[in-house]
Amino acid sequence: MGTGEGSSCSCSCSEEEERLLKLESIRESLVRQEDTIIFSLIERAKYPINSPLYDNNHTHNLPTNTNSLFHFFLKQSEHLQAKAGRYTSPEENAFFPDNLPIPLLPPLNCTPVLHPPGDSININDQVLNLYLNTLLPLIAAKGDDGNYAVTAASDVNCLQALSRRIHFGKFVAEVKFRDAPADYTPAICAKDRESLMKLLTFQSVEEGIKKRVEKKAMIFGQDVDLNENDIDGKYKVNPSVVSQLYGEWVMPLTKFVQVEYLLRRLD
Ligand SMILES: O=C(O)C(=O)C[C@]1(C(=O)O)C=C[C@@H](O)C=C1
Repeated sequence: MGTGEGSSCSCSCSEEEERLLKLESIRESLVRQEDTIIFSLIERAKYPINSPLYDNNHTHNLPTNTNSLFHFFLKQSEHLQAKAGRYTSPEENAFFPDNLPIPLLPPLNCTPVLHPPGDSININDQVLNLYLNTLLPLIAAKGDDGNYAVTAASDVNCLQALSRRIHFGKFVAEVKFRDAPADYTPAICAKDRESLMKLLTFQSVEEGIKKRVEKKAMIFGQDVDLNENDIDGKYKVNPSVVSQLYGEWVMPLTKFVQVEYLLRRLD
């Protein structure tokens, strides 16, 4: 399992395993993923909403059974990335997991870290719905500049970064379970979601994350002017929206994934 963002969490190759199956390492990866999420939101905010891209009653010349140009773009992107092996990693969850092509490359020969019944959890329907209907109107200005391809490409980056982060809950849950199986087992056996949620929640960690992502959004999203010492207080993405994103959606969904994973942990 990897701690850095570029490294694969799909498997832990030999002696790395012990070190990497640590809550601290997982949290470091979550911190690094904040950068990717915030930069991807900043990129998306360059374009207006461009609502025809998401219009299911489009007039675009799309294949039949395709909802919107964005739907088509995302599905085709996943198709291509599946061929390059993206979804062989349990860190990656497709938005359209059915009928993906088989990878062109052979799989890596590593020991899987996740417990198989939990590995298949996929809540990307919720992630997509949240992104399109709630987050996008908060980060993109109203309007239509016709730049649908670049807009869709930056949407895909945002969605993949958010999906990866939220589904990382599987790894967090696995590590927490391995660290304290006796704490989690009774609640798992009783299918007691509320107790599991209490066990895995660290309120002070969550408060720190909300503050940090807000600060990162301020630092990453300001204009850098060589002649000015003061920043003008304008940010490319509203820092409080980023904090809200984490507090209301990213962390709750990550915890939802953790609970779902733990409920399958003894299957
Ligand atoms: O760091 C943890 O312990 C996690 O479970 C991750 C996470 C998060 O999503 O960032 C979720 C729940 C905790 O309350 C704190 C943080």
